[in-house]
Amino acid sequence: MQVHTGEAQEMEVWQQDMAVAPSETREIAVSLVNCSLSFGDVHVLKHVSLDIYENEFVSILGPSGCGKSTLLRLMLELLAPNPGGKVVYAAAKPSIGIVFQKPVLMPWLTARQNIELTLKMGPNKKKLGKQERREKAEASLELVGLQDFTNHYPHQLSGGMQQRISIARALAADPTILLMDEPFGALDEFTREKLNFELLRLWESPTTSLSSVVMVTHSIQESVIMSDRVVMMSPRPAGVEDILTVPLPRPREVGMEELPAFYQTVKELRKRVKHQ
Ligand SMILES: Nc1ncnc2c1ncn2[C@@H]1O[C@H](COP(=O)(O)OP(=O)(O)OP(=O)(O)O)[C@@H](O)[C@H]1O
Repeated sequence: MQVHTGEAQEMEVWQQDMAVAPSETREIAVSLVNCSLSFGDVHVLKHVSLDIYENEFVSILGPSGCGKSTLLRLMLELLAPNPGGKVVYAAAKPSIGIVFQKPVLMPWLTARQNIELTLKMGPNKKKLGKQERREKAEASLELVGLQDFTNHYPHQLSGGMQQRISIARALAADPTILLMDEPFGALDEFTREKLNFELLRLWESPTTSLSSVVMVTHSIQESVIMSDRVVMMSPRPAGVEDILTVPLPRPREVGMEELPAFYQTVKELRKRVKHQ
């Protein structure tokens, strides 16, 4: 175990992955094993190994351009690692949802139709009839509190509401794994905090099938308040520099930012960022 201690009263929060989540107590949902990746001469990822467990929320932090989005694209199997690396899902057919920084909604479709379109084009297209797609779209809009806006077009909705639609769209296909690439980065601070807690409630709720969430973020505070573990990437070519376990209880609540455990963890992360 690698432990970085700070001032006397600070908690020992830096630990190696295996020490944090022993395999006998938690099931792995997906493993990245020795993943390296280059775009031509640009070496982006170098020997990345990382286990994501079931029922955990993991944030990825790292310098701009180090390869965080590339890591998510590897997990989505949109990119393949260099020979010698692999991405292994525990499930034979993993159900994965994705949320990007920008909602990417079709402007000529209503909120409901945007979700129906994804269900029509996605892996469920053969399974769901028109009525089922409609019901699923409406149910997922209700999950994110937009049941009164099903027939609104994107331009009639605020940025936060549009991002809620993209979360609803990801949830409509009942994913067990949710990958998020700076999902709240384009929102104002107030909306961002609101959506942080809304997302946590959805993740914890038995009404969704969500188990593991991996979120790329630039916000240290956001990573701490939301996550069980924070993965710190090194500069490019990026590897996993450190993994931090967040010593805050669940469920996370508004106001936990006032706890010593919160600001000590933020402080420790800031220190690590400065050293990069
Ligand atoms: N399709 C591509 N072709 C060539 N280079 C790429 C491609 N996609 C990403 N890159 C390069 O890979 C590196 C990592 O990009 P990536 O978007 O993964 O970084 P990031 O950590 O998510 O960045 P940011 O924090 O700024 O969003 C960058 O140098 C980028 O220019």
